[in-house]
Formats: sequence, C-alpha cells, structure tokens
Amino acid sequence: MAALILFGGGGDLAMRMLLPSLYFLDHDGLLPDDLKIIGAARSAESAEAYIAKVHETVKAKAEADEAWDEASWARMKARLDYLAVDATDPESLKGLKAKAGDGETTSFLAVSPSLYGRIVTAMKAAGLAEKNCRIVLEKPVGRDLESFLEIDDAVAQAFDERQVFRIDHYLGKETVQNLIALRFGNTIFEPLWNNLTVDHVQITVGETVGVGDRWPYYDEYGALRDMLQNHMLQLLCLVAMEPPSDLDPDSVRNEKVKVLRSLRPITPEEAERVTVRGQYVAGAVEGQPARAYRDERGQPSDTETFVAIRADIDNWRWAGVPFFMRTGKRLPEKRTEIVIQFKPVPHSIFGHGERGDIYDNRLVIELQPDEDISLSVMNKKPGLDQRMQLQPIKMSLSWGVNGKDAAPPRRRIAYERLLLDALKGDSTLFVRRDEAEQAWKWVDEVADAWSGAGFKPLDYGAGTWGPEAADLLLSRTGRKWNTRDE
Ligand SMILES: NC(=O)C1=CN([C@@H]2O[C@H](COP(=O)(O)OP(=O)(O)OC[C@H]3O[C@@H](n4cnc5c(N)ncnc54)[C@H](OP(=O)(O)O)[C@@H]3O)[C@@H](O)[C@H]2O)C=CC1
Ligand SMILES: O=C1O[C@H](COP(=O)(O)O)[C@@H](O)[C@H](O)[C@H]1O
Repeated sequence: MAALILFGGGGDLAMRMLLPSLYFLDHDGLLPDDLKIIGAARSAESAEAYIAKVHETVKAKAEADEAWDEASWARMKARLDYLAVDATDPESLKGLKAKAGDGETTSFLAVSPSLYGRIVTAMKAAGLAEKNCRIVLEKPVGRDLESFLEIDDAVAQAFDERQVFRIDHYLGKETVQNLIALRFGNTIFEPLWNNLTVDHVQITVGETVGVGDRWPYYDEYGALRDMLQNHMLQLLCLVAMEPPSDLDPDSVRNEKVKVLRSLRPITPEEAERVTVRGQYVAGAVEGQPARAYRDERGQPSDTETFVAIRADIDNWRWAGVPFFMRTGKRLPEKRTEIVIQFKPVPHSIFGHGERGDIYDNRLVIELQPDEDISLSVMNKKPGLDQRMQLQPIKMSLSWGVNGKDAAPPRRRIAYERLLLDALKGDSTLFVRRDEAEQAWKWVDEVADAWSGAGFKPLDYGAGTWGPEAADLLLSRTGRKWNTRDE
C-alpha cells in the first residue's frame, strides 16, 4: 500500500484544490490502485464526517466540469481516511504512521509554513521521514533568505533533497509546460531566442481579486514575496534558461538556477528607476465597487499589492534585453501572460510612417484566462490596392491542440500534474533548494533597497493597471505593456 497524507487536509487549499485534483486523477485512472489518501488536521472529526465534506466539495467542482460520476467517487471514497492530529507532536503522529503503513508515503504540508520546521521534526520521530517517504512543501517557504534557510535546514535534518518537493503551482500549468515544448521541441525559435532578435520580455500576472480576509498572511508578505519571488521568477527562468541536455529534474533545474544567478542585483541606487510598488485604493473592478486595501486591513499599511520590476540578466544570451514583470491585486483583468517582443524590421519597404504599417512580431504565451500561445506576424491584406496594405494576424497554437473549432479538453487544475509527479517521485516541475535560495537572495535585495530608501507603495485605483509609474517604467525606454486589443 502507498499513502498520501494531506496535513491540513480540512483547510482551504486541500478542499479547493488538492482533493478535487485527486478526484480528477482518479476519474482518469491515473492514481495507483493501492493509494490511500489520509486527511490530517486538528479538528476532532470522524473519518465519515471528513469524507462527507470532501464529497460535497469534490462533487460541486466535478459537476461544474461535467466530470462527476458515482463510480469514480466510490473509488476515491474507498481510499479516503482522516485522523485528528497535532502535526507538531510526534506522539500524535504515531497513529498516522500506523494508518499510512510501511509503503511509500508522500506527505503534503498544506498548513502554515510557520509550522514546517516543527512538523518535519515530529515526522522524523514518528517514522514518517524514512527513505521511502517524500514531503511536499507549499509556498511560501520563509519570508526572506534567512527564514527560508532556517525552515529548509530543519527539512534537511529529516529528509534528503531528493525526497523534498517544493511546489510552485505555476509550474503545473499546462501552458508553462507547453513553453518548454515550444522552445525545445522546435528548431525555428532557438535561433531567435536571444538579444539579437528579442527586444524585451514582459511577464504579467494580473488579478481582479483583492486581498480580502487573507490580509493577516498577505500584509506580512506583499506582492513581491507572494508572487514575484516564486511564480514570476520561475516563469522568467523557463523563458531565459539555456536548453537543458534532457528533461531530467537536475538538468532542468541546473539551467534555471544559472538564470537566477545571472540576475543583476538591484541596488538601492537603482531601485527607484527599475522598481514600482503600489497599493490599491477604492475603485471599481469588473463594474463592482472595490474597497481600498487599507480598509480591508482595517488600518494603514506599507505592504505593496502591486509590484513592477525591470530585471536584467547578465549573460551572453540576454545582455541588453530587459525582462519587465508586473503583478497586482485588483487590476482590471485576470490575465497571466508572457510576451516575447521581437525587434522591428531594420528597414521598411512598405512606405508610410517611420517603419510602414508594420507591427513588430510578438509571441504571446497566455496562461490565464485562456491557455494559448500565439505569434503575431504581418501579412498582406487581400485586395487590389495600389500600395500593398499590411495587417497583423495571430497564429495560434490552440488550433493544433483542439482542431480549429473543436471544444478544448478539460482544463486541469495545476495541482493535478504536480500531485501526480510527486507521487511518482519526479521532481522536474518542483523547485530545488538552490533555486529558492537564489530567488530569495535577489528578492531580499529589492526589499532591502525599498526599506533602506523608505519607499512607500504608490496609490492606484482598484480596477486600473497599477500606478502610473509602472507605465513609465516601460515608456521611459520607448516600450509599452501589451494590451488585449493589440
Ligand atoms: N488557500 C490557497 O489557495 C493557497 C494556500 N497556500 C498555502 O497553503 C498552506 C495552507 O493554506 P490554507 O489551506 O489556505 O490554510 P487554512 O488555514 O485554510 O488551513 C490550514 C489547515 O492546517 C491545519 N492545521 C493547523 N495547525 C495544525 C497542526 N498543528 N496540526 C495539524 N493540522 C494543522 C488546519 O486544521 P484545523 O482547521 O482542523 O485546525 C487546517 O486544516 C499555506 O502554506 C498557504 O500559504 C498556497 C497557495 C494557495
Ligand atoms: O500563490 C498564489 O497564487 C494566487 C494566484 O494563482 P493563480 O493560479 O490563480 O494565478 C494568488 O492569488 C495568491 O495571492 C498567491 O498566494
């Protein structure tokens, strides 16, 4: 028998993401037959009561995706169990070890990271960190390099690095993996993927939601640590890394860590020019009034809910190519995309204006709300005009996936891929210790520059794309952020 233990199995992440993901995997016949799933949290409830809660949440999610069937549920139900534990107490974990048995055991920590250190120590004492055990850690691991190392050292006392799976759920998104396929499954992009042809790269993660009642966590972290340190730097790494020799976890992660090491440090002198901090004030998002962050928080706060940064990668491939990143809450759209903006043609033969009516080629890798990769190219407008008229068209990869008019396949929850990989012990899409370390190092420099210079977040109205300074970050260099209508 193999076991998956969900510490925090009754919490928000487990109920909204992990258990529905496990249902979908089971529905598709992808879970090992002998896998047992054990929820472990503090609430003193029976296994039956827990399973009833799981049933409710999973059914609602599966029905919405037209993937509910009683046979799949019966299979999943037979796997489920629950035990009330204090995960920081080794005595309390002995019962869990007895339920999990001596087979392969994967433990997912869906609890506050402040407990990670004590939990892994207790796991070790209870026999849940043996050689055939794995541990999956949710972000954020730490709030800065120092706290990351403190937690990670405790993890390393109990587990070898090969047993540790640090999740970044962005790596489980389909389009992110498709980016790897696009870059390394084709020959045509590689010769263009450098500073000779690429003008700049943009990474946008826009969210319409506000912080709401998550402020006790968020106020301590802010957008820089909540989103940029992990998800956005991971996306940057996948765009910028050199081709790995294979898809072996270490080959890929070796390349990613080289990118992080090449990030130019942001000095206090540079910070004002290359970073923007913002915090939303009252406004309207998608036609609904939205409160200011400080009102949700109940008092003024210096935490940023928006960040924009220009990153420079000091290596041969990317010298001189800025990577612009922005993320924020209460922006006008839920939109996550990577834009590879190519350089203009050196000379236009089509007349009209400075470069004719030519738009520079642009590859847009869209993660949300839709999943697509599209390349904008110029072509001739049909017709007999005396002077050739050009128009941009978008060539979309989704044509190939679905057939131009076919319904797309069910969109998987990012955790499905990652849970499956963790159960198999494949760490390619997980973050290695040295990657997390380098990312914290770079982010700490930004945070230190902000606190050293006393940078307060600039106000932006809820429902706008952040403070004006974020537009200036690009316009100063003659560039602008991608918009949907281009
Ligand atoms: N929610 C989300 O969408 C996301 C969450 N995360 C991360 O996931 C983790 C969990 O977040 P979330 O689910 O929102 O948190 P919740 O507060 O909703 O759930 C926390 C869970 O931990 C359990 N718990 C707390 N202390 C102990 C303990 N000593 N022993 C055993 N169980 C304990 C709670 O049990 P009980 O309720 O029974 O007391 C509860 O089941 C955090 O690291 C968070 O940052 C990351 C990305 C997104
Ligand atoms: O990790 C986090 O991610 C979510 C955004 O995830 P997405 O998959 O919906 O883009 C973000 O809202 C949250 O603040 C952060 O902790």
